[in-house]
Amino acid sequence: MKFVDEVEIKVEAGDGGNGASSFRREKYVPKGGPDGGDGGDGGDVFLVADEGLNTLIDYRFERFHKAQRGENGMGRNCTGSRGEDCLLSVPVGTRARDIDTGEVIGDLLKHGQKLLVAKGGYHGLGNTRFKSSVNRAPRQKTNGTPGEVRNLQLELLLLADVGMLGLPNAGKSTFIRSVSAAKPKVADYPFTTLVPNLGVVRAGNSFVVADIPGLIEGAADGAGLGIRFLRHLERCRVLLHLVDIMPVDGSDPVENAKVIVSELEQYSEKLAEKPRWLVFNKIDLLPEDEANERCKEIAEQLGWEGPIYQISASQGLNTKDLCNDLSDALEEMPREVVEEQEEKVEFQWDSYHNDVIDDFDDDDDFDEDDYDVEVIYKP
Ligand SMILES: Nc1nc2c(ncn2[C@@H]2O[C@H](COP(=O)(O)OP(=O)(O)OP(=O)(O)O)[C@@H](O)[C@H]2O)c(=O)[nH]1
Ligand SMILES: [Mg+2]
Repeated sequence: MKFVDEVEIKVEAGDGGNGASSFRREKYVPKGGPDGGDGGDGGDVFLVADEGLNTLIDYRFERFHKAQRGENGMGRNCTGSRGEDCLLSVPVGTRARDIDTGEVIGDLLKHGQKLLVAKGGYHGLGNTRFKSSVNRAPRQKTNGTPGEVRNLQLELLLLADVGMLGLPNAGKSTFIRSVSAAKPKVADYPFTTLVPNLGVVRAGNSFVVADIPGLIEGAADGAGLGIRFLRHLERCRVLLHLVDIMPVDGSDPVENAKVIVSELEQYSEKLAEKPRWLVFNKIDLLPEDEANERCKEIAEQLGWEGPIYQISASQGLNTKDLCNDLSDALEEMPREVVEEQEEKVEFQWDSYHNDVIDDFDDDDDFDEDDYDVEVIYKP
């Protein structure tokens, strides 16, 4: 199973500038010769890999990109200047394909790598070039050639930047619904989410959030849906630990939070040491002062010293601020570069996919419509 971000864009390189047809006009020089300069070449369109980018979402909003045209040549043998190139930043890992021919133009695998996707037109020649012993006053010149136009498909294998952690019903899916176009199912019973969902969040620098099924006490030993979903969070750079401040079952949020941390630690030390932010959810259920007080108390009892957020996922309270802070924080956090792990992660999605199919073969909940419209789900 692969989660792929796909966009289609149109790129247009600049046309070449035309050559000029012109003659020297000077006092006392009755028949000045030709002096029309050449045009400039059109600008090229390049894709440039940028490790600071996580998704292709911005290209959904701007689909047409054009490089500058070359300037026309001018009299006095002045050559037109070259058109400026158009540089399109894309995340590392992006693959570019020509939609019309199906050809893969290339993969951008390293930060700073540049890939030419549309070549600018060539410059036209000025009439100076056509001067010969036979024709001393040529009028002909040529026009620049058109820049290349291409319809491109950009494709990126999405890796989650932010992972959601929490008990069932904490509001993880509600959160991802409210901050992205992903539409996982939300319901007031545990284990609503059976398969991980990814959502692309557009806040500052866009990023990817993974919503996974809830964990319960004993998950490490197989209780509930187990902890195998945690493997999807291994490449995340931040974990959001969502804590319901008013659980309907009357359970204690402090104990609930401890359960998650303990399951996390049992799964892997590495995951437990990742930056984790404590996010109190459902603050809309209490008057503001009481909600503040309650969150403070829970954090104190947990001895929590890391970042704290108080949100209402369903009402969209403070979720924007949280996303902006995540976007800023991610910019400062380098992605783990473990090249040979690429394969392994793909395999992990695959193996999970098989597990899910085995487990929930005839399950109505397994609905394609539950997937994010933006994230294309490919077998
Ligand atoms: N009042 C209130 N209810 C919320 C809020 N966020 C989620 N809920 C409700 O809590 C219930 C569970 O929400 P989900 O988003 O399905 O929870 P989940 O963490 O994804 O649960 P699982 O998929 O079962 O692990 C639903 O009835 C939501 O409507 C909130 O901010 N305020
Ligand atoms: Mg859910």
